[in-house]
Amino acid sequence: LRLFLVKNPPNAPPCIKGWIPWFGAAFEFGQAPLHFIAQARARYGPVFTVLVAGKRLTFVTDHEDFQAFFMSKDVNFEQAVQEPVQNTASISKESFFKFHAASIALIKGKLTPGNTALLANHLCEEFNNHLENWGSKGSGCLNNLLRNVMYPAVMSNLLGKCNSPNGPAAIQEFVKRFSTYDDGFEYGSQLPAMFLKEWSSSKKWLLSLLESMIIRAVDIPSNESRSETLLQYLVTIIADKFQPNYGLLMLWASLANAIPITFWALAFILSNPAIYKSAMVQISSVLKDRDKKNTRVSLDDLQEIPYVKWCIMEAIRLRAPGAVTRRVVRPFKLQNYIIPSGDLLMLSPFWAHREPRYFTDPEDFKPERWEKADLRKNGFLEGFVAFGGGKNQCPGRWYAIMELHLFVALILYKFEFTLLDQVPEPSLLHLVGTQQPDRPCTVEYSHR
Ligand code: HEM
Repeated sequence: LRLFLVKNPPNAPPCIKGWIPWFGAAFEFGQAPLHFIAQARARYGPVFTVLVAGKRLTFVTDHEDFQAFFMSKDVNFEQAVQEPVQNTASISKESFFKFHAASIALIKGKLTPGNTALLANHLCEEFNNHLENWGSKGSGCLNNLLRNVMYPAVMSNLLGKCNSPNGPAAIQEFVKRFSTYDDGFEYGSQLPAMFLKEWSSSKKWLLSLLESMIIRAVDIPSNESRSETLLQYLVTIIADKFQPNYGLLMLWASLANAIPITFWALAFILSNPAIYKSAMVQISSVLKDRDKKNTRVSLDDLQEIPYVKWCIMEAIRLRAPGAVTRRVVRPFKLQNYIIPSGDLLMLSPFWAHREPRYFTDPEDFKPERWEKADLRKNGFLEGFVAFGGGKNQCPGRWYAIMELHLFVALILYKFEFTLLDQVPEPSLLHLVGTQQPDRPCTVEYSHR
């Protein structure tokens, strides 16, 4: 790592720039930002600043400082994400500061553990319907197979049946557009649209899709729908022309992190015979004689299948988001440093979960470590920060955990899988969101 320190405000943490002056740290940072964080920490200590493309990113890597990161009034979430939100969803600054807090309060209120439970039966039906389209046997890239089932099912559940892509061609088109948007999300959040043509056109396509979804959602007489959807609630909060734009952000947040985690959870389970066996013992004993086509799985059933939930939590731990961020709005004291206003503060859940003081054998997939967490009472393990923290903690976390627990139990009950490739590595290219696999992973499946 050829880096050098640069001039810095007094008492600020060490500030690093790359060895090629005109690239700055962006060079190495852009190649594999996750590796870069670990190397810089080893060399410069637990708090350091990286100068990338004129921006100061200050990393906070000690668990002891996480409470301050999440709770301090000297740092702010909205100030950190406003610009990326403007670039990725074209929401004006004024609209964002006016409606962001209310829209998040709404999502949080609609996705409490209790309200999430009301969505579970319908979600299970949707998963069944889409999984049945796989036929009795076949093969394919696991990530694609999952996207084709989970995207439309979750959209039907959160945005309404009329707003879920209908039929194989529509699903395929949506998966293609959404994947392009998601893959470029991080670069799109930083760069002007003219550098990212394909990405911009997917974004436009998605925005016009959301526009027509909102028209449909508003048109449905309330007695025709199961109950109001999250999208219908959201449009009542946003009183300006950016309704589809907030809709797109919500859609992205609900699909982008959870579905790669399903991939990892299944890949870890299937590649590990002892773990696969333990999961199947619980699944089969609880679901034993259920219909294999339209398999009903209730939340009470899931309570009796805790091992699968541990697998989900362990997959989230190991493939957690590369970074969460806050803006320093007043000089922020941390350890012996004063971090200047304007810095972007970064905390990496991915690396935090590799701290052996909190997670022994941190690189190993060990579902049993979750036995200690009080998951029934919605407690996590100490040191687990995959959903962020403080008042901006992920409002979709209870939904995500229910969705993944339900899906993995269901798919393993209905189908038998064989992995034809080795489990991929995480790509380490992205800081935003959970990790993506670095190559395809082919599986063969047959309906039980
Ligand atoms: C395993 C799956 C998921 C992970 C790991 C995850 C993680 C996160 C993280 C780290 C944040 C930022 C928190 C912070 O800065 O403190 C976040 C924000 C958010 N998440 Fe999730 N999330 C997941 C699933 C979901 C789902 C399923 C939904 C919706 C149904 C959702 C909706 C949101 C929203 C709307 C925000 C923005 C909050 C704000 O603007 O204040 N997430 N998520």
